[in-house]
Amino acid sequence: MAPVGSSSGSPVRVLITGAAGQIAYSLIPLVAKGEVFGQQQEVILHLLDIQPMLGVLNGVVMEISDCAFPLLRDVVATADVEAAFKDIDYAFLVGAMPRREGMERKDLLRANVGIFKVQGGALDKLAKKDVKVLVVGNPANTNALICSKYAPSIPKENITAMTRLDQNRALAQIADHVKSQVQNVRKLIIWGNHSNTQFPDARFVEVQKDNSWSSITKIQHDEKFLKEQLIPIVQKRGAEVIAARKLSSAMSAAQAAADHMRDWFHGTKKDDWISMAVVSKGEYGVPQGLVFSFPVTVENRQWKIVPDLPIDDFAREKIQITTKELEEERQEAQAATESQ
Ligand SMILES: NC(=O)C1=CN([C@@H]2O[C@H](COP(=O)(O)OP(=O)(O)OC[C@H]3O[C@@H](n4cnc5c(N)ncnc54)[C@H](O)[C@@H]3O)[C@@H](O)[C@H]2O)C=CC1
Ligand SMILES: O=C([O-])CC(=O)C(=O)O
Repeated sequence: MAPVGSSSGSPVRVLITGAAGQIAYSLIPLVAKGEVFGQQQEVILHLLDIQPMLGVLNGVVMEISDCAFPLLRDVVATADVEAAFKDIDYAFLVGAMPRREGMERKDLLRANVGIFKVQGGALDKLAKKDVKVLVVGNPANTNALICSKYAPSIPKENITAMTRLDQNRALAQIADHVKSQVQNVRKLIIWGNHSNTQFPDARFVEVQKDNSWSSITKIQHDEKFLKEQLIPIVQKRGAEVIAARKLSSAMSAAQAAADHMRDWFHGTKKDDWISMAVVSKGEYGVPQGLVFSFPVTVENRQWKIVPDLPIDDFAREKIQITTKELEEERQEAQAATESQ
């Protein structure tokens, strides 16, 4: 495999499922180049796809070798779930059917939830007990909930789902609107489901100008943009990309997956937060056990939900809508997995 680079400590084993697919094609180099676990951390990639895709996966493995990534210690490319999940430290669960034009993400539930039942069982049996998992495959929140249900020996806090793409989309839209750059915008929240009921909440957003941060409400008096335009743009962005590409987002999804795991590994920036879909313990009135996107800070690889943010009537209504959808998905997913 690729040459061994100079690094400290032992390599981490990182599983990427759906490894022959389009998101993985953009994600693998980010992980292998040190963009997620840092420039000092060697990695061993575990790449899982299904048997009929092994030929394609073999081509991906050839390209990985040809990239000569210095931090890449080894590659395990397989269709065998046991080999893929053995002793892993981190998992990107990407492998699942993507939606096509005209579908909602929850339409994938029946097709995909069985994958996450099996992979939850594999995590339980084979992964390190402190494995950290990011579910990307849609419907991501509910797939993560099912995965966790079938992995009872893995802490529920360690199984998360991705709403970072929605966060990145919203930050980019706001930066564009205020004629700045994304690094000058912070504290956007995605509440709820990675679906068109999510609530991109810009009430606490701060914008940096001349080295000082101030509330967006001081800079941007256009409440119409924040309340009426930004929310549907972000809610529908995935569908818009599908309509244009005839394929769902991949480059941006891979970047968001890398951002999520990097911040979980290295921690969040001072005076900022990120959105991660994590298990609810009843915070902000969200029913226990739902995998719900909240604002979180991360320290020592533990996330913590930002407490005590004021919830006004507008926000409460939006949070209730996305909560209701997640409760319905939970019911449907539980019925589907029990009958499988
Ligand atoms: N949470 C998020 O923000 C986003 C989620 N997604 C979702 O990510 C998933 C993957 O998307 P793409 O990479 O574009 O799809 P893709 O179709 O290009 O690749 C999926 C890969 O998963 C493989 N796969 C299917 N069943 C598997 C299993 N049981 N084990 C391992 N691999 C398996 C397929 O063979 C295929 O190679 C989709 O469900 C998509 O909707 C996509 C974009 C953003
Ligand atoms: O929209 C889709 O189906 C893919 C996805 O999750 C996104 O782009 O956010």
